[in-house]
Amino acid sequence: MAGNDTIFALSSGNPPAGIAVIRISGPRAADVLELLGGRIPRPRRASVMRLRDPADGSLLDETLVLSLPGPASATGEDCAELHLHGGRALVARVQQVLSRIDGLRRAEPGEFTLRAFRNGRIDLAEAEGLADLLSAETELQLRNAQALSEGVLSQRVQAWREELLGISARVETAIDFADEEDAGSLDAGFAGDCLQLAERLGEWLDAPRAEILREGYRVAIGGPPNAGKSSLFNALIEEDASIATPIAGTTRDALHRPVALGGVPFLFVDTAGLRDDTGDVIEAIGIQRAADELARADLVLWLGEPGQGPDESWQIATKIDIEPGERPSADFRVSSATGEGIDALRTALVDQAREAMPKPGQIALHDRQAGLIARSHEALIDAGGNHDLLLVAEGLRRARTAFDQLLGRTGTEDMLDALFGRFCIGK
Ligand SMILES: Nc1nc2c(ncn2[C@@H]2O[C@H](COP(=O)(O)OP(=O)(O)OP(=O)(O)O)[C@@H](O)[C@H]2O)c(=O)[nH]1
Ligand SMILES: [K+]
Ligand SMILES: [Mg+2]
Repeated sequence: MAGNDTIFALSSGNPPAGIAVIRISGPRAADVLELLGGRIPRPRRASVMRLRDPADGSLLDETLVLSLPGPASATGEDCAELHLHGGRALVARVQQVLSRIDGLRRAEPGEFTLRAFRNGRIDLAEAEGLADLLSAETELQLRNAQALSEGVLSQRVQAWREELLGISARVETAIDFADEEDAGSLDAGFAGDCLQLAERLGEWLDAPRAEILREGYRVAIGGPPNAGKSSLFNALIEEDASIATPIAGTTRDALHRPVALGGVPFLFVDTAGLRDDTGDVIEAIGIQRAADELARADLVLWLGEPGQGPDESWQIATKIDIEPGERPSADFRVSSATGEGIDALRTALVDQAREAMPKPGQIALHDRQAGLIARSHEALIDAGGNHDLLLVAEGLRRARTAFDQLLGRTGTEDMLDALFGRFCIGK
């Protein structure tokens, strides 16, 4: 991703659509408007312009355009937007014309946001929230993503960082006053201030992680062949996704379906029936996968003999329409054929999953963010418990480095590709 090119991309959804927005960012953004429209419109005002192909003067579109000079733009660079009519041929043609202009090229996925980050328009924690925002499909995901992308965490970290600088200054002063006879000492309240700050960091580590929000609460369905696992899977997700037949060993591979229930993200997993005596190589692999899935799930719905499922699984009696007396001690009694009991099971699943999700007011941190807060937390506790001034200063420095990494001010190059690769083209 070369930094000085002017980049462009279709930032709205795939055509055909009512409008197609092409965003342009970089030093030639204003030139593009002049080349195509004959003038640079007033900044930040919607103007209508006739855009022409500079090669032959032919009309491209009569359209709304915006000139958004940097640094007060989304990327921090000069930007422009073309709000074209959203037809496929038109959008393709305008992009072709743009790519022929010197210094212009198509943007990579996430490149606009990467530039915003590089130019200090957003920090790394906000960029992570923005990536979540674009992929949010449920209310819970949306709420968390908005909090992160609006900088709720970043502002908190900045405030902690300020406080930390104040604490560090006290150590530096003590070090300055130390001499050969006197090792120097810290003021009485010092340790308490370190521990108090650590405690406030610790509160943020209590919330569940953003990964469970992103991936969903994993519910795996397990049990012996023909127990009715795939039928239950289909009934729960209300889609005929998994093949269910009277032949034992129908399901081979594990099947995953993300679904939102009651505003909570779930990942349902159907698995191969567990049995010891299969002579089928493919089925044997499926059984291994099934065991892995059951071990990995947040919750297992167990359709086999009571007590033989994984710990903490829910015992389900299914096929109650034809086997009403089976498994009298089951937690739930359902029929995938008639739908009886399915709603009650679904409601219980939503209640259970909600417990694992962030509560209102809590913010789910990414593993990366939580790891760095944990590092600061630990360094502050170390500093608060130490009397050697140089070691205290070192602990506080570690805490500050972790804050800086959290905000992307330092030491984060290696994770940028992974993060910005999560964005779509045009963002
Ligand atoms: N009447 C009735 N039949 C059911 C019910 N659930 C499943 N079945 C039938 O039981 C048979 C096995 O169902 P599946 O859903 O394929 O069972 P499975 O556990 O996924 O089987 P494998 O993938 O082979 O391990 C099929 O013929 C289903 O139609 C139910 O609630 N009521
Ligand atoms: K089956
Ligand atoms: Mg099956």
